[in-house]
Amino acid sequence: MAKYSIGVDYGTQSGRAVLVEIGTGKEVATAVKPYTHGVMDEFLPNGKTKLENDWALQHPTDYIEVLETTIPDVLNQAKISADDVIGIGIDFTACTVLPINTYGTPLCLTEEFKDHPHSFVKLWKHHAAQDEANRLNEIAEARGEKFLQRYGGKISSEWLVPKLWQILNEAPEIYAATDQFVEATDWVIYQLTGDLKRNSCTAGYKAIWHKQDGYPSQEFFKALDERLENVVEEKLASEIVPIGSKAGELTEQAAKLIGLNPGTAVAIANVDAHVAVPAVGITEPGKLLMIMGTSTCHILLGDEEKVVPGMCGVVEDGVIPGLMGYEAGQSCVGDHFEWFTENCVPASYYEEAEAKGVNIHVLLTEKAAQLQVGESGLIALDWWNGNRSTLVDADLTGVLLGATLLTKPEEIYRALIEATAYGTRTIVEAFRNSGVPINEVYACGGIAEKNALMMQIYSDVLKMDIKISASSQTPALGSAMFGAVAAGKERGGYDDIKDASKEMARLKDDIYQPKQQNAQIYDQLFAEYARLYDYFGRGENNVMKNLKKIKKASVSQVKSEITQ
Ligand SMILES: Nc1ncnc2c1ncn2[C@@H]1O[C@H](COP(=O)(O)OP(=O)(O)O)[C@@H](O)[C@H]1O
Ligand SMILES: O=C(CO)[C@@H](O)[C@@H](O)COP(=O)(O)O
Repeated sequence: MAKYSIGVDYGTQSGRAVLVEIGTGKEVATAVKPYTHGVMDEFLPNGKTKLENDWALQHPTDYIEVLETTIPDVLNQAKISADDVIGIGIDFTACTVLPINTYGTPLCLTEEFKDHPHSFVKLWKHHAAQDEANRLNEIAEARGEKFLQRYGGKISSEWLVPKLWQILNEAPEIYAATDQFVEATDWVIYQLTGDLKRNSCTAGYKAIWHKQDGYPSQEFFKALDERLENVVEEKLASEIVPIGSKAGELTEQAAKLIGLNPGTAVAIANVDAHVAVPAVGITEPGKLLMIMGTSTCHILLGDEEKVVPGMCGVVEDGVIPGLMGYEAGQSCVGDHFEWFTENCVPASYYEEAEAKGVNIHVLLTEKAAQLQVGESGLIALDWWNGNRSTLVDADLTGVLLGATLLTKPEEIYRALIEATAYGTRTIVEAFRNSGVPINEVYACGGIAEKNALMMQIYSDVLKMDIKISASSQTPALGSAMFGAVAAGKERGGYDDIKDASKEMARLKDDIYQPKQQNAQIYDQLFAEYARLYDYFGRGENNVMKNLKKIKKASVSQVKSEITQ
């Protein structure tokens, strides 16, 4: 009798559950639930409280709704009894964090703080803690803190400590009312098992925790801000558990809510990018996985802990137990194209897409595919949402160079695709130059699945073959695999994630291979990209920072005029 595991993947816009057959990795049923509140970047749900620039919030009840709706849905679709589901695992965007009280209740769900922006979930792409991140980096560097090297030299404003410090600075009352500041992924597992445990992946990559050294010292936190001296004991105290472990079992209450049996094994929480690695069959060093969607994460395994300038981090057991897991990323990839289609594409293109029965991305991609490499004369810097790797600076902004009166939307669309490919090549070169080998490239995620031109361009720019995941829900498949590991071999699952990966991971047969002629022209274009990258990104000038300062000053002037 076949046994099943459920993986739930919490993305930026929606959550999805996949019911997977253990032993084959066959995805039997999938259900998606867009978040009721979406990404809140302008107003709170009350419709009145306006959010400042660079904010991005989510609502925690949306996460529970995903479980309540998608799990009964997949069981129904597949006509499978809850008795045959032996495990569940989840993965999340990260660092996506929220303040909770002693009862585990998110502060945004309390009467007292329901209209306070700082009480909500801060989504990974909430970039408003850049000032705190800058200050943290200056102080850590001045003190010679050795943890900085493990994070490529900089802590990102997307991560936990800058976000928590921003709360302390702007809303000390919320900080005081916070019993624990937790990753959303850990909070959801807490709702399922009744126990709050932190996973080693987000603790390591996002909260400056190290397997041997623990969190940074009290002295360091005190040097940041006297009030942070005891932040670890006061706000981050819960146990840290390695990924690949069992978090616990479904409580009666949670089981009833989501339609599974009480006692079903629950895996320790995980992150969307990292969990995808075993789902494409990667369990050894040298193979880079690009998880390509709203943003792109690059995950790579290694034998040793090496320092790579500008990477997001290296964490022991962060991806596969027993190995070093390296992470780098680009904070805007799909988002970049979405911005373009929503703001810059003329109505005639939408009419043409409608007449052809395709969406606007498909139309623009078809037109862009007709162009020769270099034909448009355009080049772009892919920093529409800052630069995550290798510059680690959310204040950097986008550039499009070479536009003329003849420039067409598809040319810009292609230049934006190419810019993201050059950004990935910059990351690949940073790893290689630091002695971390990359011999193979794999891709998964919405874009790897939907955009063949883009994958061909990446192959040409990287001059490497690219293998594609056979799953359209790779992170969810990875989570289901971890769910099967949590259940254990005795209950029909697996002893460890490597065994699960051997049986359940799948790749497509077709591989993207570089076209030599294109690759040669891309070498020239990449050289120009690299010059622009250094010019705007490495302090040769401050034009982007200056523009940001002028913008901030002008926004606060408008605000004070309104309040006067
Ligand atoms: N054909 C396409 N080509 C390129 N980008 C696309 C295409 N279709 C959608 N996108 C972009 O991909 C992103 C969604 O990626 P997806 O992997 O589905 O979601 P998520 O990152 O939330 O998991 C959106 O930002 C959207 O603009
Ligand atoms: O940063 C990470 C993981 O470390 C991602 O969760 C974040 O980029 C969001 O990913 P998506 O683009 O929503 O797939």
